[in-house]
Amino acid sequence: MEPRPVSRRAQQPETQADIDVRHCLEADPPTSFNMVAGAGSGKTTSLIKGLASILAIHGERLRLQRQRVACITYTEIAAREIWSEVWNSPLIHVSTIHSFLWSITRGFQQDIAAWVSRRVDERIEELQQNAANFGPRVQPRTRVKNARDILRFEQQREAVAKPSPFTYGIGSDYAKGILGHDDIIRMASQLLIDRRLFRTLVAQQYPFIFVDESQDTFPVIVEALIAIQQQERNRLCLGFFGDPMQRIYPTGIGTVPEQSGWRVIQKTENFRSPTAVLNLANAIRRGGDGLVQVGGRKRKVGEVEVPLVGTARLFVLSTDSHRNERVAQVREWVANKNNDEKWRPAPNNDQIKMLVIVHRMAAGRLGFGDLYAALNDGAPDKFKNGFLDASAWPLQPLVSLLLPLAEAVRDRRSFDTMRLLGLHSPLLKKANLQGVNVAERLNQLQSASNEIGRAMAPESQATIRDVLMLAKEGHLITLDLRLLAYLEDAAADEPDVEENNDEGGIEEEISKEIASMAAFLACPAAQLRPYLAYVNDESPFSTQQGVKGAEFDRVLAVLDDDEGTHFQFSYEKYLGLKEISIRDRKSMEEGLETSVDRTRRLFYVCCTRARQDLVVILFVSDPEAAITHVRGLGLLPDADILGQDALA
Ligand SMILES: Nc1ncnc2c1ncn2[C@@H]1O[C@H](COP(=O)(O)OP(=O)(O)OP(=O)(O)O)[C@@H](O)[C@H]1O
Repeated sequence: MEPRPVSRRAQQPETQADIDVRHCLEADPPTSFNMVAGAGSGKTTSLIKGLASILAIHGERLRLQRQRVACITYTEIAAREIWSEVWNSPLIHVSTIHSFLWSITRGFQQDIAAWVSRRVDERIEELQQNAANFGPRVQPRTRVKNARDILRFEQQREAVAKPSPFTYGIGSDYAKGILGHDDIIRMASQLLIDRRLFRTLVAQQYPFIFVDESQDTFPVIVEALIAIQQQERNRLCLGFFGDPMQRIYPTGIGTVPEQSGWRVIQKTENFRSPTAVLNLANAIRRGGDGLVQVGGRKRKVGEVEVPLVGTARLFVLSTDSHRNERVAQVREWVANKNNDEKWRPAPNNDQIKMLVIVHRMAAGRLGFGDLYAALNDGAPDKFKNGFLDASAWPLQPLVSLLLPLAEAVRDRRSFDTMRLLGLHSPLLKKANLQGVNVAERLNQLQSASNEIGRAMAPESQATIRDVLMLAKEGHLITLDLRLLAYLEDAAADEPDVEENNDEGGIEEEISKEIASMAAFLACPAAQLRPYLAYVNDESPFSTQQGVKGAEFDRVLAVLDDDEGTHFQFSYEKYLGLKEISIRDRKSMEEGLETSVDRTRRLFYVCCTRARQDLVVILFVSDPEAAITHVRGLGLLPDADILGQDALA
């Protein structure tokens, strides 16, 4: 018998959508569905209730047939949270998409080896194609890098011919039998789309698959899951939960395409937002998909539930060197106006969640200015995007292993040190331990780890290159081939012969990557800690991208395009205060999304985090004109759009 649920979410009152999900799950065969609903509508709550329903309806059968329910989340943190809310049931496998895909493919080593060998050929072909297409203005270093990459992959080709068990690691090095994050997505989706038997096996193992935050799921993964369901209609029930308006990452699908025989489940309620914020959220969506939510957060007066009104205000202030003082003035103003002490700064216990867009000012203030510049200024889009959530491949070994290892060593947490080494060091892999004096090996790794601890200490002068070289020489981790290429090829670090070249096309992409990597490897390693604290929401600021799924009583969102070099988002363009770019105009003509669409979604996610009070501060060069213009947009009542004069 399953223990009784103690989940907070599972105990929320049932909504019509929860009943609809249950009907889907009770049907014979169960009906696949797509739940689409706005922020704070309780999608995650419905997902948890859905999992509980599966256990109640099908638990016994699943146990007898040794089957499980798969629930795919966007982050590890979300996975842990959801699993704890379904009382850690062994029948439910909650994991990120990468872990899920690896769990279903890892047993198929021959297929993996065949895929890897095809992939190596594909990469060589791509690189050769690039070389053939290089124009006359290509930089010598771009050519050199390309030639060396071809050589490297040719060496890989020879090595992968020898069969070895493949594992899944941070970076990819096929010759050492390691696949990286990108490989898992490509390989698993291909196996699922191409191989009938593979689809059958997945459906047999997991007759129910739920996907949370479906809007940010890779399109190939959605396609692969749909392919399983179409083939195994009687055996697999798929459930997507998402909100296209909350898509943050450019790699997400947004809207899951409608399928015949599936049920679309909508939830019009909102349980999180006070009335003032709900009105703003609906107004933001008017410019997008027009979805309207009703209800809002309630509070109890005696036995009666009444709407919580809350506050939502926009301050439009001048972009100058006094921004910090202005933010402080706004907080003081709100503290007085709302008669709420919590709006006043409290250094160690700040009750305000401050949301900022990743930008140079925050980076400078928090001490990772060089790292920001390296992966943003003139960097390839993939680095700029991957900087937002630390997923860019150059950052991966540092944030996943080396920084946590350095901290564990410095804090003398030997259990954590050993756990991290056990997970990542090739020297501790079973195959490499035969006939070895284990105590000596552990000593060797401990001293290499100590060096990392020193090199990454806050006062250290070591660069990221120094740290990665130490990790490589100490065999602490198998580094991704792309990273190895930059560590080994000093030539690629040399500056361009002429700056501001306009090579165009693929040459330009490679050239950008080379320049960006040179700057990245030269960054002080000590900047990684404050950067990670920022991305992980440990600093007083949170990124507007990183707060998806979370909620806070008091939210202060700072909209500040000045110095923001991220082409993806522009509040001034979104609010119509600035002309859209040629790039955006072209996207519009081609029916593609623009920075206006992306910023609208980011703004929506930000504002809808507030459970009680929301303050938005918009910094612009001409606040007076901006106030007049923004009042015309109907996002907020005029009286709640304020300028500097209100603060006087
Ligand atoms: N049926 C319900 N009755 C009362 N409160 C609810 C109900 N469902 C959810 N809530 C509350 O509403 C808030 C939002 O719920 P949840 O996080 O599940 O929403 P969501 O749709 O996943 O949000 P988002 O899309 O913004 O991440 C939570 O505080 C949750 O406890």
